Amino acid sequence: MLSDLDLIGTIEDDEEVPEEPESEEEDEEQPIVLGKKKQAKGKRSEDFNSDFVFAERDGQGDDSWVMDDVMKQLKKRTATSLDEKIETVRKKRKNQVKADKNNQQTEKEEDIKSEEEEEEDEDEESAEEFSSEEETVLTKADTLRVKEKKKKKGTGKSGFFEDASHFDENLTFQDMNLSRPLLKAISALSFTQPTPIQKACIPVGLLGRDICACAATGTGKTAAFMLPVLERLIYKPREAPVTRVLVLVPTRELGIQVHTVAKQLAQFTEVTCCLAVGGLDVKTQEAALRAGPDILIATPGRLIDHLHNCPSFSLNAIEVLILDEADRMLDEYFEEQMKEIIRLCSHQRQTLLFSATMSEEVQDLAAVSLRNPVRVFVNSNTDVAPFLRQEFVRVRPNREGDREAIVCALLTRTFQDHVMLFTQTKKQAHRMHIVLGLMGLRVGELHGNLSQTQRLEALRRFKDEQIDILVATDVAARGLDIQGVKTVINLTMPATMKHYVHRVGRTARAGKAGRSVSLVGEEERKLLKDIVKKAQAPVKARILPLDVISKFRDKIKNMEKEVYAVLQLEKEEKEMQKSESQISSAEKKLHDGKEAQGPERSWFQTREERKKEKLSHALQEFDLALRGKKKRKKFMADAKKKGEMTAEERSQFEILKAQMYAERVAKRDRKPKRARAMPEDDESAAKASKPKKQKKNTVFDEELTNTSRKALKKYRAGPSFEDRKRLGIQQRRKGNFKSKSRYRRKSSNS
Ligand SMILES: Nc1ncnc2c1ncn2[C@@H]1O[C@H](COP(=O)(O)OP(=O)(O)OP(=O)(O)O)[C@@H](O)[C@H]1O
Repeated sequence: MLSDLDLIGTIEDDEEVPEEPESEEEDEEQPIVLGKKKQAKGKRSEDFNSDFVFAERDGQGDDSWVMDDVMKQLKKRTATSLDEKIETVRKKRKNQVKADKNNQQTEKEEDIKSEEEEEEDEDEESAEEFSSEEETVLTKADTLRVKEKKKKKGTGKSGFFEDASHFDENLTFQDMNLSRPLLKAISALSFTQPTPIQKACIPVGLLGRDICACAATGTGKTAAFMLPVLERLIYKPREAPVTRVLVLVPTRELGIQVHTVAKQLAQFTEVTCCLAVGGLDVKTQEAALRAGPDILIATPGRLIDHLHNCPSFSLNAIEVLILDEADRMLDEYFEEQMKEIIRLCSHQRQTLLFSATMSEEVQDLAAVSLRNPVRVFVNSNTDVAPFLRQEFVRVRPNREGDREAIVCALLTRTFQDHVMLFTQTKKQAHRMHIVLGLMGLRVGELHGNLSQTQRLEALRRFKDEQIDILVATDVAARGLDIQGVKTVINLTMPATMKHYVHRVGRTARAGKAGRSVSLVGEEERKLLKDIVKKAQAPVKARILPLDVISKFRDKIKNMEKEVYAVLQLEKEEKEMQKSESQISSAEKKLHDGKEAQGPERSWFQTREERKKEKLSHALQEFDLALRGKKKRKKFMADAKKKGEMTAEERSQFEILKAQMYAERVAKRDRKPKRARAMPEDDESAAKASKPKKQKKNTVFDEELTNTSRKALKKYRAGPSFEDRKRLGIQQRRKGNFKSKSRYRRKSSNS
């Protein structure tokens, strides 16, 4: 039956569940292969040169997190942290339980146990209750059948990129003609051998060629672009204090990380680096930019802000432009900003474009913004890290509400530390932080609803092992290199394969092993099939005993009041802070007078334009998701009416969000491709010969000037059905029938 449904095979409920080994020893068991026969061990590392070894990284030590100056720029923390609030609520619960126990004990006249003992009992309760059984990693062949499609030979892309994906396997850093200070830094970082992407890219980068590169997550892309750039800066020292290299990154955290790597690699040189990302102090950054640092690492938004507000700073002298995680920057709302930046950069530049995943759009961007680029695809577009073990937990159709319980079971029983848990929404990430915190786990959260201080603080605590679990949205999925992440858990499957690759890429980095566990419901099966199809190593199915899930489900249910209490505490604190800040800003206005405040900062779009752009993106996304899908509309309306969602609705909402995004991406992919600015491209040549298109009319122009029959009819038709309903106009205008048959029906009725 499973094969008919194309599901991951799992042991049936009524079947005997095999004895469980400890999770670490699972490898000794026969692995369950999803859709593929188990491959020989040697084969899996084929595309990751089997001889390649990642060295010990003691050279990097603790100072890889060189964030002191970054943290200095941040504002003070809020009054009480979420963890303190969770602790307050937990303490209340403990006292309550203690009081209840004491009462029972006096009633039954039992011996009174010591307080210490009681506390221990309380803390260990969950462990004792749930540790007896272990979840299962399947030990029989799985039935998911993936129809093997014939691989298309030659993607066509190679037609316009010179390909340099093959590299000299024996190349060493010493063979690359790098300067002494760089070789010294490389050995200080304990990099003994270049990784495949470094072997392929560094020689090409040193030639000054444009590169479009793709390699799996955690394989050292940062050094692959940074080393040739540094070599160029050393070889050709600057004549004036100007910025010569610009690295664009999609997220603030990634910016901080790239900045750290750049500083480490440049530590024995004179090269200077500067970081300009959102959330950090603008004035400090402006001062640093005025000094003309050699390398600038920036997020698009903050960079544009500086370009418009810091008169002495420009991109005229940029010799190398690097677009890291370029596909992410084209997603979301970065597209216009990125194009603006590329336009402002000097035309005589070298451009390097890097990502672990490439989209059609990126290749289009490469075609128009890179000159005779060399294509370096060490891994295919959707390859996961070479030493990643991928696992999936099936969520049964009527058990969507169990997701939180499954995750809690996994985190309390099997994967207890160095775990990143990904959610689709910020709200869910926050909730999971509270739920897991109330269960006594050491958790932090990372998403866009937090201040920059809170985001960095969460990362720091995770890195310093002060917390075991980091709950995050996709903001943490890209590029973050957090050492020692053992497991990535997906509460729901991400929107696209690309997002999946990046999320699971937070583990199994730099040649280390890692594991991903993703919860897959009915609606997410398609993505699972794709993952299984693309997987190089066996993919496994994990099942949890049903009674364990139900125990955790009850536990969460009983905890809802406490979750609410924590949220309430937060709300109260927020309101207090709001009124306090209102008072202080009123006071400040009274003292300083309005003129004391500096002029408003300008931006390449007006505030209104930016708002409109965001809104239209959001509307498009929503529109698309709802089109022909009444079910979703109803769901959204129901969820709103009820106010608070149930566990089932919460997970449905998460999946819905992912689907909406995936549909938007799919729609964009279906759009006709842009003309490629390559000389050999016939299509673009034909287009170039066409007369230039006139400036596009605005909607306003169109409405006033369009005299076609259809348009006139449209504007004559009066209010829409929705508006009629809203305004209480029940009747359609007489004679306005959609079809003849309807007219006939109407007249025969009357
Ligand atoms: N030659 C090398 N030898 C040993 N370790 C290396 C080498 N090059 C890079 N590393 C280490 O590998 C890790 C991953 O590097 P990096 O963050 O550049 O990967 P990435 O390919 O950019 O990943 P992502 O796609 O997730 O951004 C880092 O911790 C880095 O220090």
